[in-house]
Formats: sequence, structure tokens, C-alpha cells
Amino acid sequence: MTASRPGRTFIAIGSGKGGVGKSTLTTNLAIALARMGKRVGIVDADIYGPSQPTLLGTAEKPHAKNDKLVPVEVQGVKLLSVGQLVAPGQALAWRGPMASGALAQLIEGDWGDTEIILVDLPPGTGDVQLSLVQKSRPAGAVIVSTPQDLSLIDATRAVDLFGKTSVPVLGVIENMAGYQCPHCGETSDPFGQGGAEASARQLGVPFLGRLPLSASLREASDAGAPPAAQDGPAADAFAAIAGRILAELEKVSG
Ligand SMILES: Nc1ncnc2c1ncn2[C@@H]1O[C@H](COP(=O)(O)OP(=O)(O)OP(=O)(O)O)[C@@H](O)[C@H]1O
Repeated sequence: MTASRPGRTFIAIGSGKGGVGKSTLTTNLAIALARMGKRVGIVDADIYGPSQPTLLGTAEKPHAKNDKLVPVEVQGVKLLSVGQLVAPGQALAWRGPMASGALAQLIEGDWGDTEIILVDLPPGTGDVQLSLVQKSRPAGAVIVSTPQDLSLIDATRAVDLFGKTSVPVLGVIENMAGYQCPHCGETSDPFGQGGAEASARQLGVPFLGRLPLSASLREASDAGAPPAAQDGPAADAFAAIAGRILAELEKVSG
């Protein structure tokens, strides 16, 4: 069920709870992988809040060719998103078969020579996530968590979900870890720090790295200008995490 399609690797990006930065990280990791020379696509399957078109700064709609959706090309990556198929706000009303049908169209789009497709899953560990994982048959999963306890408990559930579907967990990324005040320079930890790394160790899955809570990351994301596409410490951090994901992928598929 979970074997990847030949020549194309799906990687599921999941989180146990919403708002932890899963979509932001998906965009930036896709761009980082593309800058490393990979042909990369994103499936934005987040029916509760499809944000990839905003994060990548595109309002273009995909067209259909031979009954398949042709992804939009933007910032060096290909994109098919639930958000491209419905008017803003409508995605929330999707239920069961309607959501499954639309999500299958995204996964089975005309991806051409794309090598790696990151699937931005809806937050949580329910039926929608389960059927999506079964449909896209990812080669591995990456879990995003903030460092605080509640998020970590949910991240543990996400690890469990992938375990049940026999999808190897490539690792955990800790997001919003530590905040450096842009005015006084003092670093504070609104959500604690290191919790996700400790949990990953406990669960026996790799720790892929951490990203600080950063106003500039949020501003750039809202403006559709992903920092991974620019030069600087944020781009370096995304590149390092993307490299670790590739290394873990090699281990599980080799
Ligand atoms: N490291 C960070 N520093 C500052 N803001 C961040 C960071 N990561 C994400 N954000 C912001 O947090 C908000 C939620 O991020 P995002 O939409 O990526 O989360 P999500 O887990 O995909 O949420 P959803 O539950 O909607 O799927 C966004 O406004 C985003 O810009």
C-alpha cells in the first residue's frame, strides 16, 4: 500500500495539531530541495486551510489536460492545491467523499518529470489524513511540532498514525523554538525549546532540526516571498533540514 510510485517520491508533511507551521515549512523545504537540484512539487491537501497559493504568492489556477490537472509552476516548484479548486472559504465545507475525490485529483495530477512531491496534510490524525496517506503512498513522513507539551502529545499521535500505515517517519522538525527580540536582542522561549528533540529521541525517530519563531519569516510568508528562495540564515536553515530529509529518505528507500 505504501510503496512509492516508480520514479516519483511522495513525502507527507504532517502535524498532530494546527497552526504549528506545517504549511510554511512545506513551502520552504520544497524550495530548498529545488535549489539543491531536485524537481519538486507540492500537493496542498490541507482542506481546512489551504495556504500554499498564498505562501508561494500565486493566484493562478491549474488547467486540465487529458482529464488530469496540470500543476502551476511557481518559484521553481510545481503546485496543486485545494485552494486552487475552490473560492476562498469554501474548502471548509468539504466532507468525506467530496474531499477524497478532490484530493485524489491533486495526487494523480499531471506531474511530468517531478521527482519529489511534498504533501501538505491537514493537521490532525483522523480519517481524512489516514485515507490521504493511503492514497499518496508516501515513501516517508516528516512531522512538524512546536516545543510545548500539548503539541508534542499530538505529534506523538502523528508518529503513531504513520506507524500504523507503515510509512517510515523521516523525522521531526521543531518550529517556533525560541524568539530573539528584534529590538533588544534578548532571546526568550515562548513555547520552550528542545521539547521536540527530546520527544523524537524518546520515540526513536530522527530529529531534523529547529527553526526559531521569527517575525521576518511570518512577514515573508504572508507576502508570498519564502525565505528559502533568498539568501541568509533562514535559507541556510531550510537547506540543512532539506539535506537531512534527503539523507533519511535514502536510508529508508535504500
Ligand atoms: N517559525 C515561525 N516564526 C514565525 N511565524 C511562523 C513560523 N512558522 C509559522 N509561522 C506563522 O504561523 C502561522 C501558522 O503557520 P502555518 O499556516 O504554516 O501552520 P500550519 O501548521 O500549516 O497550520 P494549519 O493548521 O492551518 O494547517 C502563519 O501565520 C505562519 O506565518
